[in-house]
Amino acid sequence: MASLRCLLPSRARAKQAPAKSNGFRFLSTSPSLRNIPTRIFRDVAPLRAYRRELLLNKRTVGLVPTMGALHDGHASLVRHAAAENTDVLVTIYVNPTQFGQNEDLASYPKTWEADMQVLGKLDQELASAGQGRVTAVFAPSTKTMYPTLPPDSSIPGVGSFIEMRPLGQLLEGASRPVFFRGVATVCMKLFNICAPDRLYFGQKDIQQTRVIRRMIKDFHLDMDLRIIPTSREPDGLALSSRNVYLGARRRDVGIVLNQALRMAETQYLNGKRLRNDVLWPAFAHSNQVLADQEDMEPSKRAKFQVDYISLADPDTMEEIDQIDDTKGAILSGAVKMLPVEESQEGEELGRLDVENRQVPVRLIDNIVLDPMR
Ligand SMILES: Nc1ncnc2c1ncn2[C@@H]1O[C@H](COP(=O)(O)OP(=O)(O)OP(=O)(O)O)[C@@H](O)[C@H]1O
Ligand SMILES: CC(C)(CO)[C@@H](O)C(=O)[O-]
Ligand code: BAL
Repeated sequence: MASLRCLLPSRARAKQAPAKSNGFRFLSTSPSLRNIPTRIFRDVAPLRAYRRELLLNKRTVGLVPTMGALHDGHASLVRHAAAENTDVLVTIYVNPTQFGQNEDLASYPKTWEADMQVLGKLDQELASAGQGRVTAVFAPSTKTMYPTLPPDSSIPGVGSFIEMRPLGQLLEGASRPVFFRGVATVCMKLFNICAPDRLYFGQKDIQQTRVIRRMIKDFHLDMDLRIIPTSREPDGLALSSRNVYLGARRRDVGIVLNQALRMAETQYLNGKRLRNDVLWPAFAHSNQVLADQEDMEPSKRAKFQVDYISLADPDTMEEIDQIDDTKGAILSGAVKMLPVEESQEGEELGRLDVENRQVPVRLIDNIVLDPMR
């Protein structure tokens, strides 16, 4: 593990707890605000011992599972967790089994030191507010998470997996066939290891929240799920760890998905209930934006592919023909922002992959249409 000492001001460093003790380390911040260091766990046994101690002391644990590259969306989950638990446990693990073999596992952003700084600052804020604290980070190795066989991302997949069918095969699951199998499997492992009282997941990944909700019900997990609203840029773009790969040109056009969903939402708010009546402006808008881009010079445009725009049942995520006023619905979509053509000298292209190529970026978003009665 990279040393955390370099993250600390020298005064804090002097008061830093021993670098390693019983399989965990400490993330130190300003000593005046902290009396409990955030412990960084790599292994299961010390984390379990720590969890047992919390239980004996009648403390409550809010779990925030992440893949790192932390942004304000993650911070919002942590703040919600701190508002109703004494201890917030953040997990940071880029789970290989949820990435298909042709997906962006290799280029997924890994920003460990920046993440520790984000959590340190956030914890100081929580300390000042007298709320629950980020008392532990669990950042396991892949050998720890997959102790028997190496993680397998192929569709037949050897190993031990959890699956929700057909829920996990729809929408995101149709485009990323191993995605929800990987998510459900790693989450089951994390839940078993961390034994949280409450879980904090972002609405941005709405189908993931439905998969977790189903897992809690079908496997009788003793924990409550909280779904936290999507944090957005001022223009509406949902924050996402992958946004760092967009660059300026694709960033500007990438708002198309949110705009399209908002147009469909307006139809619902104006009384439309039939699928086509709700969705047509969303398709018309995305087609128009794409046509406009295609008419532009290659050196100026940013092309994209719409994967889906969906109107679905709020629990099953199955497509619906008409919205039931007592249930509402979920509007969701995904677009793939393609690498820009003829990039210009000095153009801001976003982060490139290890081979200096632009990464295609999948953007997802959704709007929950609340029941009307
Ligand atoms: N903009 C956001 N607002 C609220 N929660 C979010 C937001 N973005 C991510 N989350 C939530 O944070 C948790 C961890 O997500 P993750 O680490 O995959 O980040 P991410 O930004 O979704 O990354 P990416 O979309 O690039 O995979 C998930 O519960 C996810 O829904
Ligand atoms: C829930 C999760 C941490 C599982 O790897 C991931 O899918 C994510 O970050 O949303
Ligand atoms: N936030 C979802 C994780 C993924 O796209 O792999």
